[in-house]
Amino acid sequence: MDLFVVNRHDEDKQKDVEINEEANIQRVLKRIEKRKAARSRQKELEKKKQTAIARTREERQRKRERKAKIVPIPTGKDEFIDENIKETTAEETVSKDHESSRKTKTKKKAKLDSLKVEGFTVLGGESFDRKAKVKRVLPKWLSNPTVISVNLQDLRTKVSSMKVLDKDLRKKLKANRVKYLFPVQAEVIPWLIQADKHSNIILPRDICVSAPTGSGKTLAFVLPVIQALKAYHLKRIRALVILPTQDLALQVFQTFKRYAQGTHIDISLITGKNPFAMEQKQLVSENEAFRYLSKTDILVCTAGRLVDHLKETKGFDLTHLKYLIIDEADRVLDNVQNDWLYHLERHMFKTEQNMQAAKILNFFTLKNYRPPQKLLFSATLSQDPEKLQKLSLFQPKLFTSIVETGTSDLPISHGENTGDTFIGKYTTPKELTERYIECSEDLKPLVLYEFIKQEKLTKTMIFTHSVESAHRLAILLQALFKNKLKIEEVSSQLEGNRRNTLIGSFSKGNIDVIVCTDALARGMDLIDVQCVISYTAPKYLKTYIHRAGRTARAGEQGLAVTLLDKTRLNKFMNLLQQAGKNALQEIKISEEGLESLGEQYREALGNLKKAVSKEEEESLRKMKSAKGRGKKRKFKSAKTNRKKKKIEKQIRRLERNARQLKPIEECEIPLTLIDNRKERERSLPALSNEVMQQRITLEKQWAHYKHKEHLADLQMLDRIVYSQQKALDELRKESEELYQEAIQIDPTFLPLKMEGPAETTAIKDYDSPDGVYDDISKKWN
Ligand SMILES: Nc1ncnc2c1ncn2[C@@H]1O[C@H](COP(=O)(O)OP(=O)(O)OP(=O)(O)O)[C@@H](O)[C@H]1O
Repeated sequence: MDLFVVNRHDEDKQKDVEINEEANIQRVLKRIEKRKAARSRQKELEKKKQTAIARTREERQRKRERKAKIVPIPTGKDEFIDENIKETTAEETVSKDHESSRKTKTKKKAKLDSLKVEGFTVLGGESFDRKAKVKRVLPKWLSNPTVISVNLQDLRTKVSSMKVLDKDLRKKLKANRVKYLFPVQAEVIPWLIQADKHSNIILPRDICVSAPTGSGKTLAFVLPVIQALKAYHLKRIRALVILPTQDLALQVFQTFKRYAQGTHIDISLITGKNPFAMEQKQLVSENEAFRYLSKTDILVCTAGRLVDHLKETKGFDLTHLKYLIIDEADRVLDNVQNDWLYHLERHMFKTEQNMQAAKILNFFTLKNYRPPQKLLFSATLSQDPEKLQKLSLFQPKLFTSIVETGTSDLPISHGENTGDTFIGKYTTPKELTERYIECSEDLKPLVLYEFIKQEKLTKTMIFTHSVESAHRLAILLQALFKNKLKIEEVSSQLEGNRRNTLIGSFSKGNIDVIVCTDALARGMDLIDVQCVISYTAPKYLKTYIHRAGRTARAGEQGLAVTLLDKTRLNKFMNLLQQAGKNALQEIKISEEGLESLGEQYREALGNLKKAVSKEEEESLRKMKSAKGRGKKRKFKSAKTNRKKKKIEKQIRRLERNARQLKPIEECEIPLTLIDNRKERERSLPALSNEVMQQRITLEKQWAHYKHKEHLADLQMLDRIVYSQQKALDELRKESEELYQEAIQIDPTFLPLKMEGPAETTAIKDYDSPDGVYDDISKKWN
């Protein structure tokens, strides 16, 4: 059956793919031809139209002139209607309809009002009254934030004048070529340092920071955390930073490392990139006196891996946490996977009492337990109070930037807000230029190629919706550009190291274009990205903001371009309106340029086809070999199972037999007490210790009296014991062989317990008076 499936896949699918690819090429080429023809047809049509319009105008003019000569005789209303008036516009008709429907509604309302009895409402009656709109009221802290400027061109806060920051940090900032603080840093850093200073008297408020991409949010929490932790010398995890992806966690870890260099502060990274045991060793050490000791002060992690350590790592202690930082907070909060928040809270608070204390803060609860200060950062922070409430924020404070387009619907307010709008919703950097290109789906690759060529773009990121499409687009562009540009694909399919190498090369400028998915859209700080192209239009505003945010970072200029087909245009513009953006300007790509690319495109498609079919063959081959292995394994395991069952059956039989050999202990009647020989034989299996004792007595009696009867009894007894012992030995041997066979198949197979006559020592030690029993005793030896 499997083979059948594989064969069918081989032939049919291959044919289908070939036909499809060929059909695609033909379709695109035909489309180009069609467009050419359509354009010339359109030109002709327009000419005709122009002449027709001119003719009608002349006609009308003539009519008017004729009418002016004739004096009309008023016979009825209609005759007064002028030719022009007759052509009632559609608008007028609509307004008339509207008017009449309004009148009917008023009539109906009057009728209903007449039916109304004072103090009663007619149930089921139609009411035309407008329902009062429910007014959305945001909590005061969300509607009245501290506003942060988005202007990175006119920086006013000099690092040297920021005296709240300690000297060492100011020095490090200068060493990293940071002379002025960005607005978000200038607002948040002093606030956090101040809050820490008074934290013994007043519990610091939690903060939420919403500022554009590339505005320097990372340093806004890295610097105050390092400064605060310098005061602690006992090693405990005091700051926990949670990020949504491994790449981002690594980036934040590196920033912490850079600014904590030369201090006693240790920072660890746990994201699942390294083996679990290795991460455990980084976190905790075991010690006889203190049992578990923390090895880190700041822990940077992803939510999923954090939960793993909360569950598995002994001595992993978060009860001394001073800061809980959630970067890209909206994304991390959306991640309900692993229920990370529940596990984290249970771990942080240790007891239910503490958990309650963290929620109801008062003088008494604070004496025992101090919850960590929570710092939330994002460029697209949730404005949903319910979502934020999940974190049980303590008297939260919002820092946010505002839309400064001037044409935005959103209010720009520095003072009291009316309370129904979140004023800082989704802002983008001022330096970002946004454009769109309209083109049909099948011409997209050519338009993209032409655009990159036309603008001479380098350091460009192209976003697609899936790993597969990123892969194909990268191959196609490589084929189109040949060696003129270095184009690479970066996706989650690549191994961690290869991904990092490619990202590094791109940052250094060794790669011109990377084609990627939204995995790289958030938070990645790639230096000097010139242009971001959304090859597939983003579905959500947040996705667009983060994609576009890979360029125009840290005050640099940047361009974000979205390729749209006609059907998506309106939807996309509506999305942008949510962020208070006006309709974007269009970049026109001349189609004449595209027409000359027909041959080149055909060739590139051919290359793509070859590359894809080669990959498919490769994966099919791998699949086949894996299947073959699977089959063999399956076959082997079926065979093994059968054998195992057979062995088990045999073992059960052996066990049954062994049980029938009744242990000697079970014998109830001493053999010698049974006079009748036949009777004694019937009781053959019934042997016991008592029998053995009896045997010893018999033996002594025989030795003493030399009575024949005693010897006969003794012989009989020994024969029984011997036969039983022999049978049991055989069973044991057989079962041992079976056992050896069984553990070859299943190593977990338990050894059998073959129990039989236990007490054979007396007989073994028995020295037969006349050598009659020598054979027997030899057997037992
Ligand atoms: N004061 C500053 N002066 C110059 N460069 C700065 C300053 N602060 C930060 N930067 C640089 O700006 C870049 C963007 O900073 P960062 O990654 O912190 O932005 P972000 O706001 O977190 O962006 P995103 O929302 O995309 O994650 C980084 O390369 C950083 O080194």
